[in-house]
Amino acid sequence: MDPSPVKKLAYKSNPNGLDNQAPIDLRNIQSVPEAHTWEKPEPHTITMESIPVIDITDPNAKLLIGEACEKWGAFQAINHGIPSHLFDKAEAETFRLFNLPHDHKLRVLRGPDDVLGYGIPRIQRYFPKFMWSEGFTIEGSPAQHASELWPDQPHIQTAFCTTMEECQKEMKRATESVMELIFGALGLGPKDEKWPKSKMGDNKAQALLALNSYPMCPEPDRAMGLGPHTDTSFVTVVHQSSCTGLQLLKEGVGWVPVKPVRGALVVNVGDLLHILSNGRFHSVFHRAVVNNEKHRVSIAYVYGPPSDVKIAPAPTMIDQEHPPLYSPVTWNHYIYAKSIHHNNALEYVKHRVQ
Ligand SMILES: C=C1C[C@]23C[C@H]1CC[C@H]2[C@@]12CCC[C@@](C)(C(=O)O1)[C@H]2[C@@H]3C(=O)O
Ligand SMILES: O=C(O)CCC(=O)C(=O)O
Ligand SMILES: [Fe+2]
Repeated sequence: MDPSPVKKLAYKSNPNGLDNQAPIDLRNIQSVPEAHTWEKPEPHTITMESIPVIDITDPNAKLLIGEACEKWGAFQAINHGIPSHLFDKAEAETFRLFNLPHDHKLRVLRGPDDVLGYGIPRIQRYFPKFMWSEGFTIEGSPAQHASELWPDQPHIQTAFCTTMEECQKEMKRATESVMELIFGALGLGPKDEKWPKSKMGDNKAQALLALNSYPMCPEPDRAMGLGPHTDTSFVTVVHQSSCTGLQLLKEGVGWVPVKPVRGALVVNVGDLLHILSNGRFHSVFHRAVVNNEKHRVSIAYVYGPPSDVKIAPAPTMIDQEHPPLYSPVTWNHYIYAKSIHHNNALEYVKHRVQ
């Protein structure tokens, strides 16, 4: 098999020395260490507002999704067809992994330029303080890593791999249905020559399964699970389980918690979809906060184009009043730009009239 294009995604390494460091063992810590202390993160906002919950089989789904992506940059998808027992299983396997002794997890630590395996969040490099989280990234079969994590337990290796592969297969199917509705909302149809999917081919989208773990924190107000960021993908589809923690930044409102809805998948608009929609869909700032009651995990499916396909504002989004806001950019190049320009990366790919 070809080496994965995802593994080749470009990063500029180590500008502040905070990436490529092994997570510390966050369990059984009595107080938040200095390097993990965030200065009073703003509290979430008490509001009745919340991102819409959309039945993706509803005849109006395309319309509702378009509105949600404009207004919020996120929504919760229900009726996506993934049985909840699969997420129960995937969550149990995720806990099994993160509950391993710390030194076992370090056996599958990501290298400085690796995307797959165990480590601190990729976006750690944008922040001055460490986050209260650890992650494990999968693409396809995690068999190699599973054999290092559970060397003498083939049954566990099999259970872990089967579940994670099944989870990717189902997430791919559900995400592609959602993407079809999103493309529809942008006026892009299957017959449209310029639809990126036609360039992407049928199965060439790139996707990763990212398992996120936020251990219980003795002083949750002084720590941050995942700092405020936008995703670089088209969409990131998150299963956040019954434990809250995910919050979205709503302009003029503040940090709004995403209520857990059993079985729902949170769909976050990423930067590349913002570019494709010529700025119409909002790539939403979000973060994950921690708590002192429960170890929280989430399962995110990061979905985007092949790393070398140029993404540009869709022709359907451009007219006299709406000139193209961005120049064509590949996922790979965009990630590289983001590792240098951080949250100004979109500004950096702005279209400039020659
Ligand atoms: C292809 C991608 C997309 C990445 C970076 C790279 C590999 C892992 C992805 C995530 C997964 C976890 C959250 C995130 C914010 C992170 O830190 O790593 C994501 C990030 C992004 O959406 O930019
Ligand atoms: O844990 C969460 O709910 C958020 C995860 C997230 O933002 C991501 O994986 O990009
Ligand atoms: Fe995210």
